[in-house]
Amino acid sequence: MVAIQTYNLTKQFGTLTAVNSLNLAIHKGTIFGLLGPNGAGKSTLLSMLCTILNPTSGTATVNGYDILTESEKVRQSIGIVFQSISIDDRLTGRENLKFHAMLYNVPEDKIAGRIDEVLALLELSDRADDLVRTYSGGMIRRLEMARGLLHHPHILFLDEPTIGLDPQTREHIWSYIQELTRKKKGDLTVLLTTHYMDEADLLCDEVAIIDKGQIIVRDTPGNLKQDLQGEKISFNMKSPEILASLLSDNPRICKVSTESGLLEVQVIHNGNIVQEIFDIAREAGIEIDHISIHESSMHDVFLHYTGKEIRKEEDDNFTSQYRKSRRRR
Ligand SMILES: Nc1ncnc2c1ncn2[C@@H]1O[C@H](COP(=O)(O)OP(=O)(O)OP(=O)(O)O)[C@@H](O)[C@H]1O
Repeated sequence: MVAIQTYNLTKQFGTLTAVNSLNLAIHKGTIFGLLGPNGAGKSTLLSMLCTILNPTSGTATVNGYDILTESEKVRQSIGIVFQSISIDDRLTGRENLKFHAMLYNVPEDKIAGRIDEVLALLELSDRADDLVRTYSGGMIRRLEMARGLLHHPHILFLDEPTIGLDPQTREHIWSYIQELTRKKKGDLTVLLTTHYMDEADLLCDEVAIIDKGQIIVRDTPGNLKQDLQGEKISFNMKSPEILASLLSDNPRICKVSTESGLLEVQVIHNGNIVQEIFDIAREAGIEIDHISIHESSMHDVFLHYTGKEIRKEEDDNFTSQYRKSRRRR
């Protein structure tokens, strides 16, 4: 069953195409991650799916409702937690939730029960009646998630759910998200954007790497890493330059580099290239002392498909944006 389906979904801002004729199906009950560099089009895609932004062309269905013709039904069936903090810190956690429940027309007689339910789910019950300004960043994020779940949505949209949070809090939030989808037994789909490779790797069932408004690749983190497995191989030997020159024209090798006592090759398809290199070395009378096959990470996957590193400055930039948005309130 499909929770979200896009049909040539496109968004242009003037001459800039932020989302480019995108076709994507997201299965029900999964945690799906959109990964991409700054400006890739992730937030624009999310905003269109949440009916905050109209597409220039194409359309999508969310929970079976068309974003253009059934936007009200889409909104009632989704929960949204976006980057900018929209919780009022002059109110308590419970008051914020009550306000949201009224906005979303949760029936009066159900409001108190629903609030208790989501507070318990995100382990905020004991701080529910404290002012939000006394909460930590992680607690505010959890309260926002609780708010997003209050009206029992079938899809939760999370834009950078753990941005600017410390590693321990981020791991807690991941556990909450995983626990939520498990408890809802297939009735909750989570679509999130992230810059964090570990978040994509450890939290998401599936990941799509998006760049320049298009999906470059989509698979489970495990498969994405597996496909690159053995892409980089290091050989220790006495004079690596000789073997490097013998391999330089090999069509299965895209890059050869040497350092003292070390030869590194980047291969296009691993196959039996290791054996081939051993054979070439033996014929040339070169002895290989040690070989190590580099284990792929999501960083390698990202670099492979986008040609870009997620730079530390980008992470820092996001962290400072988050802090600024907290200070502004
Ligand atoms: N309202 C807007 N007006 C003009 N251009 C916009 C607008 N919103 C987004 N863009 C542009 O569209 C492109 C995609 O932006 P978007 O925010 O969707 O990217 P993103 O992948 O979410 O980036 P980030 O990771 O930095 O949040 C960018 O070039 C951005 O500058």
